Amino acid sequence: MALLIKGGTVLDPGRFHGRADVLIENGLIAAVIRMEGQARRQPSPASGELVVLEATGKLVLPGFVDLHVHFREPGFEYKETIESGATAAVAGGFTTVCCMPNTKPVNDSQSVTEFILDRARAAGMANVYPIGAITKGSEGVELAEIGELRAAGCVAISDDGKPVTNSAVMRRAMEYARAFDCPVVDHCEDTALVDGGCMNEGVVSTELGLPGIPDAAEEVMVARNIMLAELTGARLHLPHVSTEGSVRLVREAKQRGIAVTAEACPHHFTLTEEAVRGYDTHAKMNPPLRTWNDVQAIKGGLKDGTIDIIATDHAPHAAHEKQLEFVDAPFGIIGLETAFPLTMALVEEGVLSLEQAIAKLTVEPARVFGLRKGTLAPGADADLTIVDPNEAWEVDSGRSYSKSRNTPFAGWKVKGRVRATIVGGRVVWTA
Ligand SMILES: NC(=O)N[C@@H](CC(=O)O)C(=O)O
Ligand SMILES: [Zn+2]
Ligand SMILES: [Zn+2]
Repeated sequence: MALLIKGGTVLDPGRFHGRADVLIENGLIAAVIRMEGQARRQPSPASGELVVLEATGKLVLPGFVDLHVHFREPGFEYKETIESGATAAVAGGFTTVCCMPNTKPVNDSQSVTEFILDRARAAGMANVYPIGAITKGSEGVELAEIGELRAAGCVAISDDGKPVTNSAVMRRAMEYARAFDCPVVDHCEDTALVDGGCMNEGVVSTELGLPGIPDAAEEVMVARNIMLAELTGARLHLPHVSTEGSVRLVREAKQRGIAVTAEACPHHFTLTEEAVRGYDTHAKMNPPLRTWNDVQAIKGGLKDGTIDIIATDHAPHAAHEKQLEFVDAPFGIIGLETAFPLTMALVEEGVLSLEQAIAKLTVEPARVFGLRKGTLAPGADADLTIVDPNEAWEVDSGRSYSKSRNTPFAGWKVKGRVRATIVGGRVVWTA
């Protein structure tokens, strides 16, 4: 069977932007047929029927790639399963997601990696690529079998949720990872400096009487990891960058030619610590929401390329967990279904061009982890997202495809709606 996506505006960052039809055959991109004023030849598929998907007035994009999600299976299926997470992903336009290993058991073995891949295949929604643990049980002591994890299908290593506190352990992890050309993702947090903090440390935390987390808790570890990347030559990826100082450190490291990449999450460029007033636990995540100044610095980092990509850090938690006191509630919010419109707000504001914004959701994350995704080049997997960039809608957390509802954006009026998501040539989601 062949699929023709007809009449849309195709934006394949760095390759093509204009009116075109996209022909898909056998799960692959067969051709992007440009409309250059004249009548187009009607594509005739090699064999079988041709299904036409009308996309006039829509943007046809490579499927979004999220390098940072938490699906809670195995172990915490009441928060999210691989199936519910992969469904929320395609509803948000993500055709590929990389899931962090902080499950129970931790993904520090070939068997957990294979389990995740099996579950993802059975769900048949987004492509789900596991991230393996850096240390056994993510306990920060003994290295996991990095080569085995890589061979089983892990696309990176991380102990996300926890930092690798011991610098010598991190150095050895980076040395191993380099041998396998495997990206290393470290959750940058000096736990001694965090010391029970639950929001950004500053005027607001003082006013609310909540223990704070200083910027330095993140920046000390960002700096250490950059130094270790320089020492070892490993590929370092910094997740959920939240402070002005972190952006500055990454910018300097890149200028010096160190192999570092960075990501920002929509909540960190959309909200400030002010969202914590009212003690709403949906504004509690790690790293915490920071100040207006930090938000400006993250936007500046996205604009000048210091921050390579946008990732959600989709971190589902059940309602009964988020209903605890602010200090006791778990860190984390869901993000897959709101990332696209929140990114489009940066375009509306003039921070990013449309092409830059889409690149940070597609070709750039694919490059960071070396995935053969994020492009509409002929022969690529037919993973696409069709959006209406101008459609306004209201976020209704009750209608989320995630099992959890922990979003600070419920009730927000946003612009930019995912209309269809195609994975491997199959239309897996339409609105
Ligand atoms: N971001 C969060 O606030 N929470 C994440 C862990 C993490 O990303 O560090 C989680 O697993 O819940
Ligand atoms: Zn983290
Ligand atoms: Zn995370």
